[in-house]
Amino acid sequence: MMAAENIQGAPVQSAPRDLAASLQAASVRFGTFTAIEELTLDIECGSFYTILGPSGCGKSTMLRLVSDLIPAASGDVTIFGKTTEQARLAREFAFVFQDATLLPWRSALKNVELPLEIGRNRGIDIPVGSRSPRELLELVGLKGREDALPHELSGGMRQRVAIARALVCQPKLLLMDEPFGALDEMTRDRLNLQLLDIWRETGTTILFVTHSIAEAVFLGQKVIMLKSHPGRLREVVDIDLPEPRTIAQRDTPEFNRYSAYLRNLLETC
Ligand SMILES: Nc1ncnc2c1ncn2[C@@H]1O[C@H](COP(=O)(O)OP(=O)(O)OP(=O)(O)O)[C@@H](O)[C@H]1O
Repeated sequence: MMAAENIQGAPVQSAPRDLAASLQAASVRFGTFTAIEELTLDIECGSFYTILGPSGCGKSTMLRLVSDLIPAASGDVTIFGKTTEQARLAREFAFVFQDATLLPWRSALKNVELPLEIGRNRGIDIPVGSRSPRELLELVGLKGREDALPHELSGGMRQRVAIARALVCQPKLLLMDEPFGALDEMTRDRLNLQLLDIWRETGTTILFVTHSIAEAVFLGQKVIMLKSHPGRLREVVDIDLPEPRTIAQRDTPEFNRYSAYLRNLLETC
């Protein structure tokens, strides 16, 4: 690749960007089965990454590895330069699952407050967020529904509560495992747009697993394509679409070119 040049024509050294996560030849094994083999990948701070790959290739396993839910059998994983355990204890990241996993007897607000309560009860020093739980509910469009119980909310609303809860400790890294997979297309579109707003506003790095090529292209600045048997990195594809993204972009030739490229890539994974 050619070095960039400044206006006088002198070469410019581009500064290495800070890393939110770094995986160096990281492998995950379940017994004798290798789910992920020697995955090497740098995640730049502040970027939105989507993760695609065939079913069973290790997308969820990769997020669980990064979030210290499972250990690496070999290799190394660091989060903001810390071990995954140190990063977990420092509340550097938060997880949003496909199922909102709210406590059914607690209101929306009380669910969002839960991580703060747990932290206080354990005597953990929680980073003070710039937004209160109430403000976070407003950020995800649920102002006025603070007292609603989970069963009184729609699936999309419950997922938004889960996102507000994930943001309450001001994580620098948000790990999202198919958070909108169970929602209808219109709700998913709306939440995609809201998530992009939140990402821009908070500057959080996001790793987002999806099965949808359209969602991966729409949300991602970069798409991580994994391949299976065993799970390995196939390619990281830069998505160079104009910002901010709009739903109308999905009908553009550029968008379709990225989708077609990823579809072909997926077929070889
Ligand atoms: N706890 C476990 N014990 C044994 N094998 C596991 C375990 N968790 C995951 N696996 C295996 O590891 C592989 C990767 O699973 P993972 O859930 O990460 O795939 P995925 O890419 O997220 O799949 P999908 O797209 O279907 O959700 C699969 O073959 C799965 O069966």
